[in-house]
Amino acid sequence: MDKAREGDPRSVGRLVSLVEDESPLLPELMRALAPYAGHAHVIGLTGSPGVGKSTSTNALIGELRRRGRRVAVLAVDPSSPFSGGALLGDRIRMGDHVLDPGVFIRSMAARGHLGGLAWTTPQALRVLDGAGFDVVLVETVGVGQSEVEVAGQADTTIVLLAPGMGDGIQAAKAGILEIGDLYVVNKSDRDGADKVRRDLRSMLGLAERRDGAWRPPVLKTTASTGDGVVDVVDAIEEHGAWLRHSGELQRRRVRRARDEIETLALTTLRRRWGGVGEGDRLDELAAAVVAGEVDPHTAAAELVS
Ligand SMILES: Nc1nc2c(ncn2[C@@H]2O[C@H](COP(=O)(O)OP(=O)(O)OP(=O)(O)O)[C@@H](O)[C@H]2O)c(=O)[nH]1
Repeated sequence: MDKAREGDPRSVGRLVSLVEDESPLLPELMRALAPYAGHAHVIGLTGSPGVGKSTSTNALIGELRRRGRRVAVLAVDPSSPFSGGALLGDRIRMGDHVLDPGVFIRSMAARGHLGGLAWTTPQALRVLDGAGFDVVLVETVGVGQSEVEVAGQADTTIVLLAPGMGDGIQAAKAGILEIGDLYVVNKSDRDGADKVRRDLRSMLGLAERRDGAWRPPVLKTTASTGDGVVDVVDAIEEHGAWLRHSGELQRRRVRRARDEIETLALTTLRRRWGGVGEGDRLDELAAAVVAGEVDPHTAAAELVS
């Protein structure tokens, strides 16, 4: 724990494993970490496969390190039952930052039975925050709901797009226009980047925004050369400052803590009624409701009593 606080990668890694394995030691660990909460700027990075998430992460780490920040990357794979294969984190690890003690990179599978992503990600973020990282980048492998979910766990959400992927339509479909604090059109060395940027700007322009609200910038990068990455990190820092002085940081974090407590409370309840899934008390009550022996209100009251 002390070594993890100093950022020792092996110690931090072991603590993340406790989360991943749903260890019974977790409540104790979380108690020990509680006083250190709230330091890290949590950045969610999301985008369709192939837009350049790992390349961008690599470039972002580089720029953040130049600014003296300690950086952790948590690559969450909600689709895979176990970590392995060429997960995002592994690919980044193969990059430029392997030997840098100011960088910690970890892939995490949401393999547990307790509720996957919603259960594990916030606690892994607490570990990395408690370990004193200045910036924690969270990314998902996979698309759709999980991306929106991860965005909900971040202070700042970056949506990555690229030309030639029908991104305008994709963006609208995936509800991505609501979740981004920053939009980055990567692969701007390719044809069509300016069009993606224009389309996105006009779609975002249609959204109503209150006075003093954050207006998400739409930036351009070529992650493979590092072009534009300085502007992205500038925008991240501007958004961080806006979050703090607008009070939105507090609102977002309270909302997250609420979700976290609720998830843990539900887990506790589920454990109490005898586990999750077939043959538990819930199953028995459900059968009784179907048979007309009891009504659902009474069954629910019995379950939580
Ligand atoms: N031309 C060009 N290619 C890029 C750029 N950024 C990334 N690429 C390439 O795009 C491909 C995909 O990049 P990755 O970083 O692996 O993409 P990813 O989004 O992490 O991929 P998934 O994990 O599958 O979602 C790789 O071949 C990169 O070299 C860029 O700015 N310009």
